[in-house]
Amino acid sequence: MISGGRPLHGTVSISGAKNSAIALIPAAILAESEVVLDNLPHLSDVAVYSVILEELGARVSWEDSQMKIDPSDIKSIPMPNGPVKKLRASYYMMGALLGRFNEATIGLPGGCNFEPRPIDQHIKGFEALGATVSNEHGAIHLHAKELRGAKIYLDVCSVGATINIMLAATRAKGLTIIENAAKEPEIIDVATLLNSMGASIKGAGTETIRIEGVAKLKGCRHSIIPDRIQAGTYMIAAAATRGDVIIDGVIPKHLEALTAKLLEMGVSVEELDESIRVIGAAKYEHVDVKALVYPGFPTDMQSPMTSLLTQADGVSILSDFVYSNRFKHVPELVRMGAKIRVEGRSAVIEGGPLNAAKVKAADLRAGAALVIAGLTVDGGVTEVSGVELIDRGYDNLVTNLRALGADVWRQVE
Ligand SMILES: CC(=O)N[C@H]1[C@@H](OP(=O)(O)OP(=O)(O)OC[C@H]2O[C@@H](n3ccc(=O)[nH]c3=O)[C@H](O)[C@@H]2O)O[C@H](CO)[C@@H](O)[C@@H]1O
Ligand SMILES: C=C(OP(=O)(O)O)C(=O)O
Repeated sequence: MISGGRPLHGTVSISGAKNSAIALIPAAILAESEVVLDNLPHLSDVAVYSVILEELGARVSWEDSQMKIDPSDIKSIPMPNGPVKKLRASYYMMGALLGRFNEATIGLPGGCNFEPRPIDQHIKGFEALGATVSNEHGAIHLHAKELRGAKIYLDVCSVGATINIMLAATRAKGLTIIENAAKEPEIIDVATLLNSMGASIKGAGTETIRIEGVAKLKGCRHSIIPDRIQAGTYMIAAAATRGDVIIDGVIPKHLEALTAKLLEMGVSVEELDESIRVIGAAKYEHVDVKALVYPGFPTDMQSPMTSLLTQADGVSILSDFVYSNRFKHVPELVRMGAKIRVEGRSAVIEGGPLNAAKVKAADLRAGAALVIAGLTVDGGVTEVSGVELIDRGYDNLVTNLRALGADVWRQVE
């Protein structure tokens, strides 16, 4: 529930990144001793992942923002159903179990299904490494006598496929080269963890990643990078409410595409070493935004950005070149009085005030977009349902917004 119309003021600290955490946790099962992850975010996806690992026989303890994973007794048991169906990133169990046991059976992933999200490039990579892959009643079964390094060209620049192939290849025999690899910061984070475990991975963060297989991996300690999508969401919320917020504990370089768009709109953005200050203005210029792979504007910030662009003068065009149909937030924003129409892979947004309404989050970032929209509304209470989807990716969203002065609460805790 949101009683909006109050500018956000103060400082918010950003937790570790969801899209790193849910790749680093499965990566830990490749080790033969304890892996300690620091700066872990409190998210439902992370909680689900700890259950998956426990079901496989790992010892997992999670206190505050630290998770300890001892995978010494882990086994590759088939997981066709259950928790793997609850999140998208359960596909990393395929690469991790294949890398450790040459075998895995994992149900097709869940997560935010704003449109069909194929995993053909993951499968292509596993097959190139020597695995046979079959789909048995909705679960993917992978098996290899031995994994061997290979050269793999990704037809689409996929974050998940890049990381999954890295996971499977770290213990394969010989050299694996991934061409047209995705370059997101979370990929570098996973490579950093794997290298600390004893892997030999070079080029993460560029379009060519080289992985020289090693026989064994050991435990280590690793601190997760800050969540650039949570950070960006608070930047957008600060601008949308015309507030003044310091977003602390971030890597400003990871947010450059958003910062550039905010500056173009007339928002004041100051980059410091590990924080960003966003100061809103009374009027904003319309801008065009294209969501692209990193270092382009992130698709995961596209929905929150739609809400901000309803506050700009004139017509903005926001196109998503990663997911052509990621617009489930649009009909809900229209319910709040927004003038938006979807044309192909673009939303055409005409600025204007929003009204309070009852709306439903269809996915994680659509939920964040609706919360931001509600924060801009002066008068009435906006009710957002489906908030459990927001818990997938925002650590303490309500508490943080309240600390920034927002009048936001959860009806059922
Ligand atoms: C857990 C996680 O990290 N999720 C992120 C990851 O999702 P995810 O890893 O699933 O997204 P990808 O980078 O793989 O998808 C990018 C594009 O490639 C297509 N594709 C992908 C794989 C494949 O085998 N075949 C194929 O056609 C997808 O449909 C999409 O159009 O990156 C997305 C794009 O930045 C983000 O929105 C998600 O938050
Ligand atoms: C789409 C997202 O997540 P996932 O890939 O985990 O569904 C997201 O974080 O916006």
